Amino acid sequence: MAKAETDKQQDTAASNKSLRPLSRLIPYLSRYKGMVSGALMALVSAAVFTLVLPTAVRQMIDRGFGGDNPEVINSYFGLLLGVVAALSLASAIRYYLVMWIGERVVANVRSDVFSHMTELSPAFYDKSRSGEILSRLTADTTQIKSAFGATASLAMRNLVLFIGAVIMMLVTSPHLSIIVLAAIPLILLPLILFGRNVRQRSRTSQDTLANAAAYAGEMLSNIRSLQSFVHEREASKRFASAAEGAFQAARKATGARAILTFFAIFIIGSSVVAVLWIGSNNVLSGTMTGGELSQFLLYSILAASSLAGLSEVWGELSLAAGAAERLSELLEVKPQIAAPIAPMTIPELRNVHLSFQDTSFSYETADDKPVLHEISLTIQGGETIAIVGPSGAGKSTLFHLLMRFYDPTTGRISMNDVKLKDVDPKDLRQRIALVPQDAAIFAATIADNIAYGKPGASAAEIEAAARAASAHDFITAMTDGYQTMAGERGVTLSGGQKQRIAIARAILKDAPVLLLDEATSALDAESEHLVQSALDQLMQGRTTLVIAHRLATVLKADRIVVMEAGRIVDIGTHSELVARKGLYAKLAQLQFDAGASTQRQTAS
Ligand SMILES: Nc1ncnc2c1ncn2[C@@H]1O[C@H](COP(=O)(O)OP(=O)(O)OP(=O)(O)O)[C@@H](O)[C@H]1O
Repeated sequence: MAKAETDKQQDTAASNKSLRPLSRLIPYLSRYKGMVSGALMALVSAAVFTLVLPTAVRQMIDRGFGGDNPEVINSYFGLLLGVVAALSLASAIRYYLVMWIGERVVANVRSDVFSHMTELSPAFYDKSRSGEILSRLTADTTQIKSAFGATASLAMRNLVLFIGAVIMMLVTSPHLSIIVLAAIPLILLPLILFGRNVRQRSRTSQDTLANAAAYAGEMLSNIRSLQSFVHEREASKRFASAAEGAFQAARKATGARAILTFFAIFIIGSSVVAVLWIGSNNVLSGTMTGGELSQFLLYSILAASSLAGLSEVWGELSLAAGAAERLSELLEVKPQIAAPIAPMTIPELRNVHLSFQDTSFSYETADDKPVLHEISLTIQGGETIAIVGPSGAGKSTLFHLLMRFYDPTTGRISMNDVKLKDVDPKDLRQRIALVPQDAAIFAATIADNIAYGKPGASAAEIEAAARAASAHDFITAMTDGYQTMAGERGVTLSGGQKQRIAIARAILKDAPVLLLDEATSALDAESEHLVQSALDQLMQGRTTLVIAHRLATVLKADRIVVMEAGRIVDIGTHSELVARKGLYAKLAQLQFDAGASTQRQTAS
């Protein structure tokens, strides 16, 4: 399925030929029919008023300058002023409505793309760079905004003006019109050829930019590692070369547009010169009045400038089509883990039992190398299972499969005898509380960080959870207590404090299954004790799987599962496993020695 996703993305990228990707945005426009028709009306009225002006000029020259009546000139100027006022009003309304639509559409596109991104499975993020996705969310949507705002309105205005001006030219002087109209294919040809070229180049430029943004994001979020290895200069150099790449790509796109502009203006200008030339001869020979020639000339200038405007706008729209295409690619990626059409519900039991049956799994990114081999394990309701094993044995992967971040390649996993594949992943995840090794702390107040476990939790519930997680004291010791800002631009929490916040979150979530990834980092004795008592509290009455690093946890577990290289190599209690003198005995000796001696000291 994932492969199909990738192929689809490549196909879309290859069909780099038209403005078609912009049609993806039509549903967004159709939500605002009133505004769109208002904008169209303003647009057409402005064009009509513009087209009236040359007729007024003709009348003024032929009648007013004919000298019969100065009153006529006055009334024409009055009329002209009225037309100008109406034109200005229609243009202002058009500007407001069109910009409103642009901003509105982009705000909706942004929210939709973001909410789609939150639904995609971790497998997608294993293969993507978050910086690149962020760039799509910001740079590409901005591109679309300018297309839908100013550019689309210009395009429509120019189109309506062009058609109107051509009709009026034909009415004014059919034979002069033919000269001008003959030039149109000459203008359109380079327009179409270069438009395509500009579009491809602009896509390259945006891609390069997204790469540079991804690199910058990665470096800045790891600023401590970067500085500790004194990599500032290398990082700057690499970013500069990425930025240079983006500049070069943009330069090429701009170059193609500049050539396009040259051709458009040159051909249009030449045909205007030809019209002037032939028209002057016609006036001299008396087949045309001066007013008619002026009127025709104004129309042909209008037609020409709107066509030139169209060519510019075409370039802009091509840029936006590139952006829309990249966003559609993102929107077309289907979450690999989705709810089945008719999801089953897991029986609402406090006592949840879990089972793995012949479960094998491999990550897509790791050359399909199996990470778990035929795991079979049944966990009783309320049981505490400690999972131990060397690094890379597949312990965290077991958690990933239980949370259904990934589906097993073969075999099955079930909760209360319902296969995980048959339930809505959101429903499943509601039944599980995960306390990760390195809990995420968000840029929000401590209270909000805890309430992440149960959105809308009351202050009393938050405090009760914090107390149970032995976090209340350190929180109240902070200047603003529960209202202290944490995360970016806030206080930095220690490893032990973060863990207790994560435990408080899990307590609030109050899920029947608990997945606990114990921190390896040595906590000082006091916070270790606090974290441990918080965990004891949390584990009560829940089905618990702990990736165990502490002897205390292992000793408390009902059973210990020993994993090595993706397989379960042994299951038993501490004393059974030590007596078997297998991998566990070795691990216990190496890993828990320090802990064990502390325990012995405490005991004696
Ligand atoms: N997202 C991923 N994409 C590809 N391979 C992965 C991914 N996550 C883990 N792996 C690989 O899967 C194997 C098992 O990893 P896992 O994290 O489950 O091990 P672990 O027993 O939890 O290790 P540790 O104790 O070091 O956390 C490793 O070889 C690892 O490189």
